[in-house]
Amino acid sequence: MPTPVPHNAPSIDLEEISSHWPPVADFSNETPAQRDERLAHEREAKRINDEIDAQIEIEKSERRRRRPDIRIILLGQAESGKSTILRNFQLKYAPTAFRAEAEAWRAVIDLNLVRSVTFLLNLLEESGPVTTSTANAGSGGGGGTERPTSPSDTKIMPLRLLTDDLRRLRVSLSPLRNIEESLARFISPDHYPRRVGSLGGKSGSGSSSPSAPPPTERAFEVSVRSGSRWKSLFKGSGGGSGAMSKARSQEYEEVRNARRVIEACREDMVALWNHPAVRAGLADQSVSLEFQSGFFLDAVDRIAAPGYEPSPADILKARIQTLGVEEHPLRVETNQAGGSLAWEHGQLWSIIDVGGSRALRAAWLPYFDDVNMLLFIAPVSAFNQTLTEDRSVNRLWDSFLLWKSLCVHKLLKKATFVLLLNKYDLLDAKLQSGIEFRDFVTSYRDRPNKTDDVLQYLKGKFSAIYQQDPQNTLTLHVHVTCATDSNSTSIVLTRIREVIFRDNFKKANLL
Ligand SMILES: Nc1nc2c(ncn2[C@@H]2O[C@H](COP(=O)(O)OP(=O)(O)OP(=O)(O)O)[C@@H](O)[C@H]2O)c(=O)[nH]1
Ligand SMILES: [Mg+2]
Repeated sequence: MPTPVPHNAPSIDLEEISSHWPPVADFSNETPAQRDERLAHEREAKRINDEIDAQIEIEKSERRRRRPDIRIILLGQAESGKSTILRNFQLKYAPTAFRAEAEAWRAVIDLNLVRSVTFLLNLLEESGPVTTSTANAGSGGGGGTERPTSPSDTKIMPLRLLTDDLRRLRVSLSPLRNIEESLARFISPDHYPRRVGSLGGKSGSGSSSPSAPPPTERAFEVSVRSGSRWKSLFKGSGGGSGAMSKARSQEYEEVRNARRVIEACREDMVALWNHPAVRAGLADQSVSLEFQSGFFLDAVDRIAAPGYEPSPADILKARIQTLGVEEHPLRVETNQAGGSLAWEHGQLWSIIDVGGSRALRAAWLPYFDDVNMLLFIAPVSAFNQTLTEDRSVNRLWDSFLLWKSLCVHKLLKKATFVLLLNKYDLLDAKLQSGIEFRDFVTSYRDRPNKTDDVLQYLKGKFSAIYQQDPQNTLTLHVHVTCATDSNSTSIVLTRIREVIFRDNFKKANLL
């Protein structure tokens, strides 16, 4: 049973949602100087807007040239599950392409695992509180955090008494700190430039102090940029160095070394995770790694075994943050198990995946106007969490505001809206562990603290917002999902595919 998460996110009142958007401006008390300044800002904003419009036009005509049959955009806040839903689409409709990427995903899973272990190693430090991140702990993954104690990080109190076996584990697992760096640099070279004196192919040799915490300037989240080549780097990399630059093949070699170190540390990682003092230390500080993205410690024995191949379920659980906007072409494969319909064989879909944190949302706009379907992913388990980018904002509240802004967006009026109430498994685990939904959503009042009731309530609130705009004449489709479960998600994707089919034929006046 997962440990309860502390009650720290600000509470919200969903009855108020209508009055918060759009904001009403009041200029009545403005001085002439303030007015001039505002108008100058508005002129500058208009200039930027015009530039963006011109750029949108260029991108639009470029996209028209290579137009896919169906365009689907995945939207939602960071860590809501957009990329995981994308991977479900790939697994179901283009399984061969999905399987071909397994080796690349192993590096991400290794990184997620190693980050959890280095987080635990911080509990074994003897020099006082360690600044780290709870989101870091499970994931390298943090659109949200469970227990913010300061704007950007969390202090973890090391254990007070270290037994000899824990001291030994601290030493034996210390090479993993370097491994973490190699893997992060390989997956995201833009974010983790090679540092002077770094491993240079000798991963695990412990060239830096064994107990040194990871450099503080590093972001805890590993990210991939749009157009990033990280997956393709694994293709053909085993065969020879011809296709790869010398620097990249050296990094590839580091990843292989990293794998060897992980395999060598397997038993000690199991021992650390199962150590009663470590579990007690986490529980004392109400840290629930099980709720974190990219949590693989419970499967460490399997994942660190020699010859490990990631399963589809592992790939769906892996966490890597998306930066910017990525367009993923998906050629629907024929004759697969579960069979595609004849009409869609060989169809080209374009699935647009975006980075969801607030600073990245402005980049979504150019992709709005010719999408057939908008899939909005709302993580329903986030009711007691805050945004990483603004710790004063409840994540569920942010989801509602975002949804509201999309429901009234004029460029999206022709798109079919599908709402996925995602992460219901985590919602269920939180409610079962005794966390009260009403403590965070005051408008929920005295309804039962049961998963089905909460989902029904949220569905009603989201649907009401969609229906508030009279221009939203198309049906809103709502599904409850657990995107890490490919079987249940597959059923939802079949329904979504039927909607695409119907809407497409309707538009072509065939139905
Ligand atoms: N338990 C659980 N985990 C989920 C579910 N959906 C997604 N996740 C996990 O949540 C983490 C974040 O998911 P992503 O798909 O990376 O989130 P995202 O919306 O793409 O985030 P950004 O790229 O930062 O915008 C991953 O580790 C997923 O495996 C779910 O329904 N249940
Ligand atoms: Mg993503």
